[in-house]
Amino acid sequence: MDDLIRTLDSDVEIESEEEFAQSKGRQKRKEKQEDAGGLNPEFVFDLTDATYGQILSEHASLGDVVNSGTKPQPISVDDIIARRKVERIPESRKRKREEDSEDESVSDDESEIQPDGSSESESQSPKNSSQKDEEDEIQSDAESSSEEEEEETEMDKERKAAFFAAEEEQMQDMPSTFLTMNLSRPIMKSLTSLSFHTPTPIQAATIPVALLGKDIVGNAVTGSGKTAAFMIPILERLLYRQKGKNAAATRCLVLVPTRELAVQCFEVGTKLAAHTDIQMSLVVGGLSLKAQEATLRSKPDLVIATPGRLIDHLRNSPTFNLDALDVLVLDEADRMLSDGFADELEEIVKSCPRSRQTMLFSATMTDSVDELVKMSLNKPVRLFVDPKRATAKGLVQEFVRVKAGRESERAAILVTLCKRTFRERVIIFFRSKKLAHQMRIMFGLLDMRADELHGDLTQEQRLTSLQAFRDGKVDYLMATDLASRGLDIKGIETVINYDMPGQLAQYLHRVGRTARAGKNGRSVTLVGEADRKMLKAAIKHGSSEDKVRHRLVPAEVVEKWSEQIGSLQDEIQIVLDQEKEAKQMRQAEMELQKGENMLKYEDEIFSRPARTWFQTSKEKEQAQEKSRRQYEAGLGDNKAAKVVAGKATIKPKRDKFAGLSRKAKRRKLAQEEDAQIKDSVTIKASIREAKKAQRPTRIGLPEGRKAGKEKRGKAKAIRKKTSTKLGKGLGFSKDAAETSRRGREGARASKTDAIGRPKQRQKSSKG
Ligand SMILES: Nc1ncnc2c1ncn2[C@@H]1O[C@H](COP(=O)(O)OP(=O)(O)OP(=O)(O)O)[C@@H](O)[C@H]1O
Repeated sequence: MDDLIRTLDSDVEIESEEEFAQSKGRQKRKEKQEDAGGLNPEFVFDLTDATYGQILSEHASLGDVVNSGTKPQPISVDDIIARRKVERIPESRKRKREEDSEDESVSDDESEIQPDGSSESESQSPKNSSQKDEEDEIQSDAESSSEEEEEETEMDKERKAAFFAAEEEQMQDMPSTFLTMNLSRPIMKSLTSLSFHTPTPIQAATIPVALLGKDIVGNAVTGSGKTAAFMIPILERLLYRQKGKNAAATRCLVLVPTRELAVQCFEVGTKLAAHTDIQMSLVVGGLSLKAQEATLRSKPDLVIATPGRLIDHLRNSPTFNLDALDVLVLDEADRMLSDGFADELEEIVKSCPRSRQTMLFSATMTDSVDELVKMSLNKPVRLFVDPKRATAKGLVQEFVRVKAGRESERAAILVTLCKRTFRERVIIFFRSKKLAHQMRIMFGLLDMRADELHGDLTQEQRLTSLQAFRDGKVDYLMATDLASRGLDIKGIETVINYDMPGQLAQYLHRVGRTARAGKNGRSVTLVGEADRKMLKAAIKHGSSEDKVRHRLVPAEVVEKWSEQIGSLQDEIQIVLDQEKEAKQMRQAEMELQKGENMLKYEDEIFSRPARTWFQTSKEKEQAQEKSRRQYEAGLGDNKAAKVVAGKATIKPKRDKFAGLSRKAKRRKLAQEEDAQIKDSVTIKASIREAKKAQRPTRIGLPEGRKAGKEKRGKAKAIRKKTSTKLGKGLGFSKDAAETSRRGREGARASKTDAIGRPKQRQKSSKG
């Protein structure tokens, strides 16, 4: 722990553009030489930088895929900022800016890079006592953090032993190459074209077990290739599905918490399945319902979805169901198991057959039995790769202290960091959407190229700004925790936490946007007095190999930026006002258009069947509120969070009949019953009928036998019989027919199945 905290004496602030470029070159060369941590350092995440661009450009009109609903059309804040800069900024302010920027170059000169690697200002002026105090305090945080180990009780251990597969079944003889995993030729071909030469540890551990059809709970640090770890076995198994006219069915489902992550996952799947005939579909909110309904009608083999939209389709798309599901994957599973998604997840799990294989993954995966029972797992294999390490090997974690009473300087500290040191490929996380938006405006006014990513944007805006950041069109992405999980953007060099997140998991995911796939990266977190506990936890969870540092930011530069930011407040407000006005205008135009459409197409609109909703908007709001409280309580992953969340929602419920006379009570009750009956009899019955008619042929059942039995009108009995006889392996016809290990792929694993030991595959089954 001694040298765990290093103050950034030797960590140079970069001065001129030339030096900046030179130092970048040096850093890149150094990165290449460094150990790549088991991954290929030369690897380029080849989603050809067009992940979102493709989605956006594939459709002639964004209206095809982007469902902006009643939200106003995007307003360009950049345009407003540019206008303000050109037209409104008074000359005097412009002059002041010029003076300030001169000052800035002076202060930059002061901290020139010295041959010994330290900056001149730092070497000239010995550290003052307050700086020394700061170092001591953070050092002591690092030391004390190691003392607070959480103990697992004996009872917890016993419960885990009973719940998970036996230890000896977990992670034995992991294959060291993809070749020894006996993957099919089309998958191998895709792996080669993606430059995936060697499996990452989580892939080596997961793929053989997943191919045996076992349930899995997987954990490995951010950026360690978990997506491919579940995607490869899914695709490999799907290659052996029953094919033919009546065999089409959705057999695999991947659930993720955010739309952007779903798009990314879909892209990874598409690349890996490039040489196969596997059909995939992306089902996320914000994209066109109609287009999704159309693709779901063709019963894609694999669906990648966010929960809300999936439920919408389950309820309202008559031909879509999950009756034939064989594999269910929850990516970012700890988030999906959290309170915010609880109801939606329950509804989805209810729609899946119990005999499915279930796989859960996250970099902050819980192995708490209480959390996992919801998923009705069957003796899951626990694959926790290097559980002691919570951050990537190449990550340097830096902390900047925000002293008590100087909270107002956060923005100035951020600008100082970005103007002096972190000039490109930086993602900056904020607690709130408002703050992220205002900072984006401020950066714009300070001539720094920035964009934003949060839930207040339309889906089109979200995808476009992510793409702009990927393409390097902007240097800074102002994001909320919407972007903290899973996003894999090539070359993010720095993650800045404007504020310390409330949960350790959130912190780990945020900083995990850099230092991915064996690369190096840096996180810089502004730590206030209230964040002490979280700082300790963050330090504790970085492994000893990770470098943890304390960054000092020159007070005089912060002060200068503070003044300048203060003088920009009016400008920011004007931009916000103009934006609001423009939005209101757009909204009014849209309302008008909506009214016109209603008049014009009234008959058509009212002839459509009413959609049913899983949650009313009030229930949805409540779920979001619950989630928000849990987040803000900062204790989402422990019991205390539930207490807090629980407290917040436990209000004395007002009886809906309170204050009504008996007669009024009876009338209200009767009205409610009527409404229910109307719903269930008309809508639900027709949906049930339609779904029944479309029910997929039970996979794996020999055609002749099935036809005969169906003729005898015992379809129900057949379903029961086949599901007990062949279990989930039915989805993969060849599996059911073969007696080799290969043949058991897709079948519910038996206790005696060996894990991780690659066995020889029969030649004939290849390909
Ligand atoms: N076998 C491999 N060889 C080289 N690179 C790989 C390999 N597997 C995955 N990668 C790359 O590693 C990067 C991170 O992968 P991925 O996004 O799946 O990580 P993750 O573990 O899911 O991260 P997170 O926890 O943040 O969601 C991607 O750019 C991916 O292309």
